[in-house]
Amino acid sequence: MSILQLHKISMGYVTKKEATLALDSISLTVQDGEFVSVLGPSGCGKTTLLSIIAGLLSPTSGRITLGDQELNEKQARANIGYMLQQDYLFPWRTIEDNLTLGQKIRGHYSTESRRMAIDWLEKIGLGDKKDLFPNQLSGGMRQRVALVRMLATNPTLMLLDEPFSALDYQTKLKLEDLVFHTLKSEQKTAVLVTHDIGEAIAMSDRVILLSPRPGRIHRIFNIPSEIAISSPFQARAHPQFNEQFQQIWKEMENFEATT
Ligand SMILES: Nc1ncnc2c1ncn2[C@@H]1O[C@H](COP(=O)(O)OP(=O)(O)OP(=O)(O)O)[C@@H](O)[C@H]1O
Repeated sequence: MSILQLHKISMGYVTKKEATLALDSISLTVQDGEFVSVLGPSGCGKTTLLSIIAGLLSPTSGRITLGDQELNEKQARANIGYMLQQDYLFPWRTIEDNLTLGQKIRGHYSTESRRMAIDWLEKIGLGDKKDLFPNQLSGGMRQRVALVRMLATNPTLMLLDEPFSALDYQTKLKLEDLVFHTLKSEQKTAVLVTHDIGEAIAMSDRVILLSPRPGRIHRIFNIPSEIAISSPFQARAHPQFNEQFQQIWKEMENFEATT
């Protein structure tokens, strides 16, 4: 069953100085429970695409459906969760208050949803941190809280915009595993934007490669399910991982040669 459908999404930005076509006619269907990554050269429109799916930006043309409904701002707020490079936790609120605030903003707050947020904190090993403030946690812990904040609103679709890129390498690999296992066990649907080819292969069912700006779908790679069967960390040791990596790398090198 499809969860998200993009129909010919184009996006142009107009400033006083210039007009920029960021995305050109992107059509894509994401299935329920699928993990899709979007890769592409810098400036090809990856974040623009995610912001459009999130309902934060209106495309210049094209349509988006979430489930069987046309996407609008209200529906996006209620059904779509985010995890970004920065955690945007409020420094003056405790971890628990940050989590319940996320639920309140999305209209999901109840005693039961609060319990669910605390349960999630416990599951990811931060149950004893709920009364602390964000500056008392490490960067990796804060991103784990951001993961819980996203899960605690029980969204239909999760959007991940480079959520691991500000972390040190070891923390990044551990967090990739945690996010992967959590989303798989909950059968969540996710779209990840990343610059990291390895991360995209290790975590995804499909990798969407965008062309240099204006971003168009250049190629879609179906990642063999056996690569990431155990964990993104283990996936990197799989012989087919390297094959996929080389293929995507070559395509991206060709972009550089033609721009
Ligand atoms: N608000 C804006 N106004 C004008 N141009 C914009 C705006 N936001 C993005 N752009 C332009 O649109 C293009 C796509 O930007 P976007 O940030 O979506 O790309 P990206 O692929 O996410 O880039 P990166 O990989 O470097 O993060 C770029 O040329 C960028 O300069």
